[in-house]
Amino acid sequence: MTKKSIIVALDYAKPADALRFVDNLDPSECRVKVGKELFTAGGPDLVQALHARDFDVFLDLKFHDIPNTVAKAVAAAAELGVWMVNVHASGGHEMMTAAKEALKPYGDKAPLLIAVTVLTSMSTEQLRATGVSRALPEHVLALAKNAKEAGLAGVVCSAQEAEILRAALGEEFVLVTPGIRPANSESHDQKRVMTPVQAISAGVNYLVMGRPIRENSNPNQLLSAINHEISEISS
Ligand SMILES: O=C(O)c1cc(=O)[nH]c(=O)n1[C@@H]1O[C@H](COP(=O)(O)O)[C@@H](O)[C@H]1O
Repeated sequence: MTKKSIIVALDYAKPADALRFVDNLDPSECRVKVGKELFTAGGPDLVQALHARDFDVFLDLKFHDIPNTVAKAVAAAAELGVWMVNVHASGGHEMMTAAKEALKPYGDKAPLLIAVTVLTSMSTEQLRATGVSRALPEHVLALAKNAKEAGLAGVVCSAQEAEILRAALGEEFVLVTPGIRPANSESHDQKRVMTPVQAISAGVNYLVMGRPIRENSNPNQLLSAINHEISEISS
């Protein structure tokens, strides 16, 4: 099991609020994720401020564009020194290969490059409405196989698909799963959810958690408790 497997989603509108929140978090207990809202507001300065506080940053901008544009965007993320960056697997093989190639000059310092499969907010019915007729887990698996063939390190998926992907794609393939909810907590808009222990047991490497941590009155205590639970099952 990977150490520091919780990635806290910093879904804030204002950089100052994000920094106030992380100033109460321990960077040895978690990594952080900067998504579209916060990056649009805070840009590279905010990422640098998080690096200065010793946080590993997952830049979650889910790039999806023509190959050349995505390659340039991924290289810009590497210049920022982020730990992880993502693209949409539905952008196709050529787009993912171009992104992978763009990271070659960065060698060991390149961010982990992963691909989003099917968003955790999507249900089978919603997927079908987009024109995809195969079953949701089958579609996730096909997208994840494409990502692996393009040389990507792993995928973002729901923990509910983790066992299938782990079995099909091997031990080294990185599985990052949002839609993680501690037992008895609210699902919000997430449709395909699991608890941290269930997800790790299913073979997940990194758990993305936003609202359950941000809205908790003692985020550090909750992080320690989850890390403890996870270490118990993985030891
Ligand atoms: O790529 C992501 O991080 C992501 C993919 C996905 O399929 N589902 C998903 O919820 N996310 C992100 O994970 C975070 C989940 O936040 P909470 O639902 O508040 O725990 C949000 O920042 C989402 O943008």
